Amino acid sequence: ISIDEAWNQLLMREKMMQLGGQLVLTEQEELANERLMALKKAEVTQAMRTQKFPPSMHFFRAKTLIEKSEVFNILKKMPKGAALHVHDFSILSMNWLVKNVTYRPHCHFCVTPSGYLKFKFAYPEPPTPKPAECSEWVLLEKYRKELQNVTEFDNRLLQTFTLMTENPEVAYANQDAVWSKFNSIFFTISGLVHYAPVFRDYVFQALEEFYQDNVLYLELRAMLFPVYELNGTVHSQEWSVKTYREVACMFAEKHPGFIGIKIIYSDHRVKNVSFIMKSIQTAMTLRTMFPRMVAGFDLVGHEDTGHSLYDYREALMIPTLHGVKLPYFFHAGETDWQGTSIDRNLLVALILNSTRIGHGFALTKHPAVWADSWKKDIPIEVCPISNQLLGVLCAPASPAVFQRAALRQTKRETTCL
Ligand SMILES: O=c1[nH]cnc2c1ncn2[C@@H]1O[C@H](CO)[C@@H](O)[C@H]1O
Repeated sequence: ISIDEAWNQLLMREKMMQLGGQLVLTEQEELANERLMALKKAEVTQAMRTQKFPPSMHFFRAKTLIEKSEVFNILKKMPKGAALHVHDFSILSMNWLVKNVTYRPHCHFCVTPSGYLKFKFAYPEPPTPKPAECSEWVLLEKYRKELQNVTEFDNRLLQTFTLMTENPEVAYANQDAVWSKFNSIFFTISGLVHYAPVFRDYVFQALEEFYQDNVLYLELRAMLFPVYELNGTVHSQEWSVKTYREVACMFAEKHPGFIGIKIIYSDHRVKNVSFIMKSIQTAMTLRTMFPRMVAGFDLVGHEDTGHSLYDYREALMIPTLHGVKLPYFFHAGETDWQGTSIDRNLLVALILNSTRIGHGFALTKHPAVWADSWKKDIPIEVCPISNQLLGVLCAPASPAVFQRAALRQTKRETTCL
């Protein structure tokens, strides 16, 4: 055959292999596609001229460009279905915490010896812990009244609540640095989010923000930390699951098309095996009590510095030994290291039939795991922006991500928001 024919054949084969390549569009869809592609081509041409292509930039620099993009604004309105990789404390805009939550009455803060902020709502007694673990508690309402520039204070609060910074490469020189700030955010906002009245509103507001992006179903990795009342009473984990359910039901009544939420009960991978054994028991109990709400179990936190799934094998085998079904949704392979025990988390995730795999960044280094997870139809929750911000990869548009996306063309694919 001629070069031209061979060229066309190869091109056609690759087009068929693209995501959606084998989809047959209706006439109207074809029209919509033409419009969208024209906009996309214009944006790519512009990027070639300016040499500013958002997918290959750091997300903090790309964000404003993305928000201006016409393609993005169309994508925002399109139906997304589900958000299947989201974490309990980071599901809404932090600005809402600053402008709404920290302005509620009886909000106190203190500063820990390492300089982290801690919040607690309390009345009539002042909050615990006592000053040994933190500075004296300060009533935020009173503190704001004495400030000259409240806006500046609120802006600083917002900075404390997010990773956003002008020079991420300088602020976060390595993965440990960014994880340290990341964890400090969860520590700081924990006392805000887990105050019972806020907790309800927080979940509702999060669903609202997702709904605005046309996300109709969520599965949340949730650690189910104790939710507290103003007088210091603390609620159980069952209470939290019930509250998630109640809020989701209330939300569904007011929002046509909304499908609901499920919880993936999660514990932290810094804990030792005996603790994880207890969490597995808790997960089994919760799933029995709330079969439609609790989807399964996962381990969260910085994979590289935590225990490997192999370390936890004894705990993770408990459900099978008891003949109980506990689906796993493991974060696995969220690492750029190769050949470490952590990089091998993917092997355990596969062997234990993880329902999905979170991140799976290291999959390119494990062709056998890749092939078998394909055969077992295990979807990968691909999280390019998270991977960039947490330092696993430099730019989402790097070849590794394209390669992963291309090779999984026909597979059910989930993306992280
Ligand atoms: O991308 C991630 N990988 C692993 N753990 C994460 C990620 N994002 C958040 N968390 C973890 O989830 C908990 C809150 O539910 C936090 O402990 C945080 O470390």
